[in-house]
Amino acid sequence: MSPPRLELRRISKQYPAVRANDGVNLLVQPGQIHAVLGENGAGKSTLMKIIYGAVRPDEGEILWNGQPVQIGSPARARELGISMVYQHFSLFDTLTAAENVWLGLDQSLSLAEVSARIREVSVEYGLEVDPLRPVHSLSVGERQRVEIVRALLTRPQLLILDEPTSVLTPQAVTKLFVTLRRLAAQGCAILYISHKLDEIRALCHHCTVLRGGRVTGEVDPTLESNASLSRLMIGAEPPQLMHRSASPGPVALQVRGLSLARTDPFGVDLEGIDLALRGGEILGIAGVSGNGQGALMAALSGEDRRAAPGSIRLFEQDIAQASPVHRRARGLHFVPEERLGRGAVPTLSLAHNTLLTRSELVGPAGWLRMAEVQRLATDLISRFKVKAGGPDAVARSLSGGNLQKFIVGREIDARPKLLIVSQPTWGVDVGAAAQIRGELLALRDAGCALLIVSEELDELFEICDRLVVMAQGRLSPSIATSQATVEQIGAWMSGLWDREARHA
Ligand SMILES: Nc1ncnc2c1ncn2[C@@H]1O[C@H](COP(=O)(O)OP(=O)(O)OP(=O)(O)O)[C@@H](O)[C@H]1O
Repeated sequence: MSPPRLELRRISKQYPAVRANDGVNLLVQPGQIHAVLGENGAGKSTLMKIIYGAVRPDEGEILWNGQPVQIGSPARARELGISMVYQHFSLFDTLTAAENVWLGLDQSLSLAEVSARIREVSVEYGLEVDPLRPVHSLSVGERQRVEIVRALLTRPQLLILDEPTSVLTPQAVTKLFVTLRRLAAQGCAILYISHKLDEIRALCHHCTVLRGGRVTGEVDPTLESNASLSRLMIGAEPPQLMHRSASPGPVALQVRGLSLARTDPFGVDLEGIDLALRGGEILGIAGVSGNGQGALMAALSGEDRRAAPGSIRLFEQDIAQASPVHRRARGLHFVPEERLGRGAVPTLSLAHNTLLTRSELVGPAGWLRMAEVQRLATDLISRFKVKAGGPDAVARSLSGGNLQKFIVGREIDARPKLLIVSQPTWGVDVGAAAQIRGELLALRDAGCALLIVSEELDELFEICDRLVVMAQGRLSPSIATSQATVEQIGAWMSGLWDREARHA
């Protein structure tokens, strides 16, 4: 019998505030799709980084195809045939997709050869990527495809995917699964991290559960239910959402005839966007990312201030060209989809990160009320169950899901009158996702207007009162969630609502 592709023996890693991995054993067979499941901060990413040579374990042994190895760097991992798609993107914004891939390939091929290989792999696996596009012009979903193509180009024997579907649409996920099953059938082993229990049950052959850095269970996920996986992972089933019907108040946000030319050649023009959102209701924007959602968010948040006067009104006041600070002062809070970089400054402490959007903590003459800042950060950590060393922990030391909980929590806690959130539960575990959705509903019930952009239709159906679809820079009419079907919203995603409206 051939040896396991990968064997970990008693791997441990201590960080100053936490033992991220504690005596972890793991066996991955060739051709196996192996899930690693665990709540936010359980130690999954740390373990994957150890396998990929990006983090050194303090203790333990790694066997690769039966042989003990030291994986001192990602370059060494790639030499062995290990590829990894990170949870946080590791692409350079100013370079093209091809240049980024080329940089990760140890430069044995020319850039033109790399572009050609990208096209081949994109076609082979149905992952559309234009090698010449600069990364800054790509949506997060498109960036993820670049990362996956980059990993596949090396023809790996072990592919590590850290939450690869968090920003993919259901159709894209289906395509990715076809790709992964084909790779596995060719003998490639796959380590698959996801918080989406349905996916793990549908895709994976085996599942190792981590809790507090230790292995707490190994199961065949096809024999489990979402509830049993959830119990293994967090010791409980996620709480059910209490959903009362909305009682909409006055109009909070009114967008009329908003048209904006794209700012980069690969973007999308916004064309005549109309929408009205009232206090006490949640409006969801569904759609494949890259269809103008980013441009609309930039216009609403004030990052892009080219909107024609009068085209965006907040409580009847024209804010089309107002600064983000001015909008915030009027009650508009915003959670961007990129949590590192835009949502938080990675090198600053959580306490300092609260200051980014909580200017009430800055006193006259710019003095910081540091005691209050610390207290607020501490409160957010406990209210949103953020696993972190404390208010002084730097943002980048948090696990992905924990940082997301902190950023969303910071904006929910600001008592906004209008909250705009992109991908609210990106990367958070089922327990935390239920909590965040519950908090968003509670805000709505307190009269806040919420606009939620998400590629996860299930999530939109769960929390929104009305839905609109964005496609090719245009927005569909809104439909009450109770009257919408997944099929109809899916069809609208390709811009087909006009035809239906004409027939109506
Ligand atoms: N560079 C670091 N410095 C300090 N602590 C760290 C560092 N990297 C990770 N940690 C801590 O180690 C623990 C495990 O983090 P890890 O990212 O492995 O969790 P995870 O299971 O991948 O979580 P998530 O589902 O949120 O991505 C967390 O408590 C985290 O704060």
